[in-house]
Parts: sequence; C-alpha cells; structure tokens
Amino acid sequence: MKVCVCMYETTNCKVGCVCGGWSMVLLEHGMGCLSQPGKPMTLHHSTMYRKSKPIVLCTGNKNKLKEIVEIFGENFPYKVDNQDIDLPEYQGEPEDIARAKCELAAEHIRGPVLVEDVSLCFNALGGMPGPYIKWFLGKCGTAGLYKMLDGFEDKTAYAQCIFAYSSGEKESTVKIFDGRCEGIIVPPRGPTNFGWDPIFQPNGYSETFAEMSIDVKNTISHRSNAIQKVKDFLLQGNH
Ligand SMILES: O=c1[nH]c(=O)c2ncn([C@@H]3O[C@H](COP(=O)(O)OP(=O)(O)OP(=O)(O)O)[C@@H](O)[C@H]3O)c2[nH]1
Ligand SMILES: [Mg+2]
Repeated sequence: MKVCVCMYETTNCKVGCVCGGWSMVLLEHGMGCLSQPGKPMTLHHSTMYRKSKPIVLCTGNKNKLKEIVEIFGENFPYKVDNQDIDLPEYQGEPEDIARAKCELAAEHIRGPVLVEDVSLCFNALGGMPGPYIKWFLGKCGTAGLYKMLDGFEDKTAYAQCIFAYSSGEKESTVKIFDGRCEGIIVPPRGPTNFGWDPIFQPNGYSETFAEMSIDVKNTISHRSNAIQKVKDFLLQGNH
C-alpha cells in the first residue's frame, strides 16, 4: 500500500493519514478526510467510486447476486461487477473453502475480488451438510434434507455465509467475514425459487426464509450479517 502523508490542515485531519494514495487528490479538491492521524481515512464516497477499481464479485448464483446487490444498497460507494467464473471448491472447513476460492478468483481477475460461500449446518449432525449443502440439496431436495433429521429431536441449525475479499495485489492476504443466522429446520414451506430457504425458519420468526419478504430476510440473514462486516471493512478505506 502506498502511504500518503497529509500536508494540508483541514478541520478533520491534521497530519499523517495512511490512506492508500488518495489524500493529496482529495485534499487538493478540498474534501478533507475523517480519520484520526495514523488511521485509514474515510473517503468521500463519490470520489472513492470514481477512483477505485471495481470489485469483482465472483458467483454463478443469480439469487445470491440479487440479494447481495440489494443488501449493499444504492449508496454503496464502490462499483461492484459480477463474473460468473466456475471456481473449484475444495473440501474442508467453510473458512478454508472460501479463502481458497478467493485466491483462485484473485489469480483469475488480477484485481479486487469478493467471493461468497454458504453452509447450512445441522447441529444434530455436528454441522453437516455445512459447505456441502449444495450437493445434498441437489440430490435429496428440501423434503429429503428435513427427513435427514427424522431420528433427531434437535432440529436446530445455522446458516453461515462467508465472504472472502482480496485486493488482488501480489502477496495480499485474504480477509474473511463470517455471518450467521440461527434457526430450525422445518418441513418445506413457501416458494421454492431459492435453495433451502423453504426449510429454514430463523429464530424469533414463524415464517421460513422462503415465506418472508425479501426485505425481512435481508435484514436478518447470514448474508446480511456477513455483508455488514464487508461494508464496514471497505468503508474504512481498505479497498
Ligand atoms: O435457500 C437458500 N438461501 C440462501 O440464502 C442461500 N445462499 C446460498 N444458498 C444455496 O446453498 C448452496 C451454497 O453453495 P455455494 O455457496 O457454493 O453457492 P453456489 O455454488 O450456488 O454459488 P457460487 O459458489 O458460484 O457463489 C447453493 O446450493 C446455494 O444455492 C442458499 N439457499
Ligand atoms: Mg459454489
């Protein structure tokens, strides 16, 4: 990261911002910065948008993409492009799968990338199917997934969404953001257009993800919890 030292005094910034090369431009434009000396700057959103490289979100899942775009919202200051690259997913712990997927995406894109990997974890099964939910869903369907818990009293589960971000720079480390939503597995209810939504009923709600409005899902979901962390990270000037 290039280090800039602010040489201009503004109301908010006196000296020494570490800002990835932006402060001169911004300060010459009279925009100032909002950070404490030595801390990353919070930059003016529209300027960030114009100056920074787009973040490439690598996913082939249109439902995910729709939710991600909605959760980022209109005021998200970075341009996010989508590329449907078929990235191999290794076996292992969810975080390791997301990290490996992100490294492959960064190699391919050679720029800033975000990937997402989702797990549905049944507590009675020690967290399985977890990251393999896609394959279980494909082979057993939602009703079959519910039946997997027939022999267990414990129907509790959690949905986990891991975002992984890489700046795409050589030797940059992958940053992980883990978001979860606790709930129970129920017989399928509601529209069937997105994965296992019909069998996941989040705690505190009487509707499954599939039955509730997308606005409600997007405020409580595993995905929205993870994206909030991604947003906080990026808005601290980390992109
Ligand atoms: O009902 C759902 N509500 C959700 O909120 C949700 N998020 C993901 N999924 C499904 O869970 C598996 C994850 O696998 P996954 O993370 O590898 O996704 P994917 O392979 O479809 O896309 P990607 O890897 O290209 O991003 C896939 O079957 C997804 O369809 C969801 N189902
Ligand atoms: Mg996948």
